[in-house]
Amino acid sequence: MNASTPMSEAILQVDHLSMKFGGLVAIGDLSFAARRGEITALIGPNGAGKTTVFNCITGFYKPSEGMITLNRNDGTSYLLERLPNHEIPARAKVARTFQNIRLFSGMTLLENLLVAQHNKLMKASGYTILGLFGFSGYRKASAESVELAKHWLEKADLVDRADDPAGDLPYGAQRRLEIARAMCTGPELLCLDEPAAGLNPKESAALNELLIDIKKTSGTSILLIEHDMSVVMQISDHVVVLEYGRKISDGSPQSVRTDPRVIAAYLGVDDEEVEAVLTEVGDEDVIEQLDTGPDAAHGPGTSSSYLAGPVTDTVGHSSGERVTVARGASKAGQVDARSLAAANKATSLAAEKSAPAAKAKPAPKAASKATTGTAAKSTAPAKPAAKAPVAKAPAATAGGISNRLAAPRGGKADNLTRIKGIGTVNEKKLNDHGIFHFDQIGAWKKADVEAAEAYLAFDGRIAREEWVKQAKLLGQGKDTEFSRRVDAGKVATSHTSGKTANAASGKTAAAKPVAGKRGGGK
Ligand SMILES: Nc1ncnc2c1ncn2[C@@H]1O[C@H](COP(=O)(O)OP(=O)(O)OP(=O)(O)O)[C@@H](O)[C@H]1O
Repeated sequence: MNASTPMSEAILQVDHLSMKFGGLVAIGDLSFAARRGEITALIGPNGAGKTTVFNCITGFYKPSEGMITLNRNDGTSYLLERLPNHEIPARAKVARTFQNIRLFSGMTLLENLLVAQHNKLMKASGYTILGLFGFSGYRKASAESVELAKHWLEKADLVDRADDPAGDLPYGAQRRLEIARAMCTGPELLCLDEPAAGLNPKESAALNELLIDIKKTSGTSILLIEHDMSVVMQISDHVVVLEYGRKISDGSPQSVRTDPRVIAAYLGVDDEEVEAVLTEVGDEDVIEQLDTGPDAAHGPGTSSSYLAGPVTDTVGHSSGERVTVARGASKAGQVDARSLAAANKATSLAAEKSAPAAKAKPAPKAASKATTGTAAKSTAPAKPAAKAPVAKAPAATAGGISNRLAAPRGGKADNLTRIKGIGTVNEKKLNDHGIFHFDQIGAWKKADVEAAEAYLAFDGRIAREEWVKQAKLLGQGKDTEFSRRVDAGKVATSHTSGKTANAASGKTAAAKPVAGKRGGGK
């Protein structure tokens, strides 16, 4: 049990949860708490394990290991992993919605909300026909159900459409109806799986309003999976971040959004996404930090994620089995590794100087302050001290790329952001080091890839994202699915975004086929 959150405060306590599918560890030793009366967001890149956590909480999956405790408002507690899944809503008072909308589209809105109260009505009927028609208890329960349905239709701003078929509603309204339906079951914990997916900004704002209203007026706590950062940042009290099924950060929205592990892992899925999200949250400091590498003061020790243990390239289980993910796949792990390298370097520099060295810090706080219990501290880094040693080191090795050019051929560089994985920041870095054309990247050998990765501080990423393969195709004048999106102006942070003309895309129609053999990409 997580000692930092007293039982009474936590409506949900997840302890050492693991879920394996064959050899795949979807969740590895995950612990976190959702506090009563709060909105807790569970975020992370695709495949991080968020929905699997929901499926364990709501009984769809029985976890391989771990404990999930639901502490009801009346003081009773349930171990959800032990309850049959149909008892979880009724006894533990947990309701959920799904990524895909699951309404009865032919039924009216009101009917959808009444169906949700079916159990209560059947109980009031005494499970007999006679009961349905004769018992005053049933009539009372039935009237109450209609009242409750109306109440939630009003809250969801849908009461005017109570008699319309649910399938006729616009998408955003259907999402709110699902939430209203879940609320009609009287949950104490409401689990929402990507409620903002596919919503336009107006619908998203209406959703935010509904969720804040639920939090303030109903006594229901909310656990939310969400990719829409504007929703997460605006309404969450607490954010838990997963990467490869491991917790990498846990704290306030503010602390999590400035945690380099999160930036690297979640926001940093692709450069273009990093920039888009950081621009969205308007944090120029963080953008700058991303360009120069992580800040040692933001290391894992200053985040409560450290409580979960470091993210490694393997996930261990009590059976002794360890499942390996691709080396360097954990971007949060890369941040840790770089922080550690920076710490070591700082330590050895300090030792070399051997002077009293008032300025040489022995090691970043990360190494010693492991259990702060809150990531909020990481929002006030000692920037100047932290940045210097961290990111600059790899830059020197960019010279190892064999086919650099002094200038783009014909004075015009290709649009390298048409390669998935290269955003404008990295395109500039590549240009700065003499890489301007697809065929240059397409001809990279293993050593070139390694040199480029060292320079860009991308451990294994170039191979994983198959830059060489993509570059070869693009160099031959062919398209990739991603380059088509760039050309259509659909990739927010490509410098062609918003333009639709191929002319703006830097396509090299006349590019010669690449002569070299396959490069370093695996
Ligand atoms: N029933 C299953 N059988 C096998 N593998 C599964 C199953 N459910 C999930 N997984 C795997 O577990 C990992 C975590 O998946 P999960 O759906 O929980 O991630 P997620 O964070 O919710 O992703 P997304 O944001 O894309 O919905 C993935 O690698 C997924 O392929």
